[in-house]
Amino acid sequence: MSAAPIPLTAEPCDYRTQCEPVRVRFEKLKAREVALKVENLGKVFRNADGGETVALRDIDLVTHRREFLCVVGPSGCGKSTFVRILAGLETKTSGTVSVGGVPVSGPGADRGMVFQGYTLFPWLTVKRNVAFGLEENGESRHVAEREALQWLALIGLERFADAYPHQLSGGMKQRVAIARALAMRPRILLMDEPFSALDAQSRARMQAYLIEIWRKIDITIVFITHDLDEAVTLADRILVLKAHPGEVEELIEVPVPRPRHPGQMLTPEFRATRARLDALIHPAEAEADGPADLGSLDMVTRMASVGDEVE
Ligand SMILES: Nc1ncnc2c1ncn2[C@@H]1O[C@H](COP(=O)(O)OP(=O)(O)OP(=O)(O)O)[C@@H](O)[C@H]1O
Repeated sequence: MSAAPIPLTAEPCDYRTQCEPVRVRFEKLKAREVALKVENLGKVFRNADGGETVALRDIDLVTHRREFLCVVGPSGCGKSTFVRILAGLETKTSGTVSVGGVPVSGPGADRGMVFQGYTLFPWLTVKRNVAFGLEENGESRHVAEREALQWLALIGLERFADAYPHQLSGGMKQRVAIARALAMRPRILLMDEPFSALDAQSRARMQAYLIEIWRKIDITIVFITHDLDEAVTLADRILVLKAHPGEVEELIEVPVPRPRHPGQMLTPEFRATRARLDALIHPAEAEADGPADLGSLDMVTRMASVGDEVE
């Protein structure tokens, strides 16, 4: 893919300024049907000492079909609790969550989940791992394996269909985990820091793979990450949470055009968005170092480690 020229400008840029193609993309995105609706969501944990932790308070959010939403925030702001409630793995204390208009009351096939840790069955081949859920859902072994092979082709791992998880790299295991989740044809893919155990190079490759997959299929993605560059690279919008209690700080529309490529990390709109995230999440550091300096330091590290195949 040919990368657009990198405008090296020192001009200040407001992260809320959108060029025409980006503005039009958001207009279309918001006109699409609602995939996920969260209203007044709250979660209070009762602690062993009798006290309470308000993990989430009054979270309101609407995401649209085929939107890529990233969720960021300081440690303890409730990111994992939020995604676990969306998955139906955690109960909520108040509010409502609905997917495609249907209230969420537990785990369901309309939501797929990919976690940070490698969750493949080690005793099953790659193909059997992907086919597993389909067979559990009543498909014959033949049909399940045929579908599994199609998903493996989508993620470029059909050659490894008969390999076992221990024969794969960390990035490949996560690609299989994504294929396994997608095989169940969810409306929403929930991803809780799926790439954080990977080295920088594998992580950049995985980001590119994920964008490629997302472009090919009709899926809404909610992606939790600690990595602010990752959020700007992937997201249409970024939900920024603040901690104690976990509340919405800001919902940012990423002004970086698509298709995305690593060269965009040097563009004013990328840097302005990154600087805004730094200011919201690490206010003390951003003030001391200056947002632009922080951004460029990170960029140099990233640009040195991404491969040619990255979008
Ligand atoms: N099972 C639990 N019992 C009591 N408190 C909990 C429980 N799970 C989470 N918490 C608390 O709820 C708050 C939010 O936790 P959560 O793990 O969702 O945050 P997070 O943003 O994902 O954190 P991190 O970025 O460190 O992974 C924290 O204060 C945490 O200590």
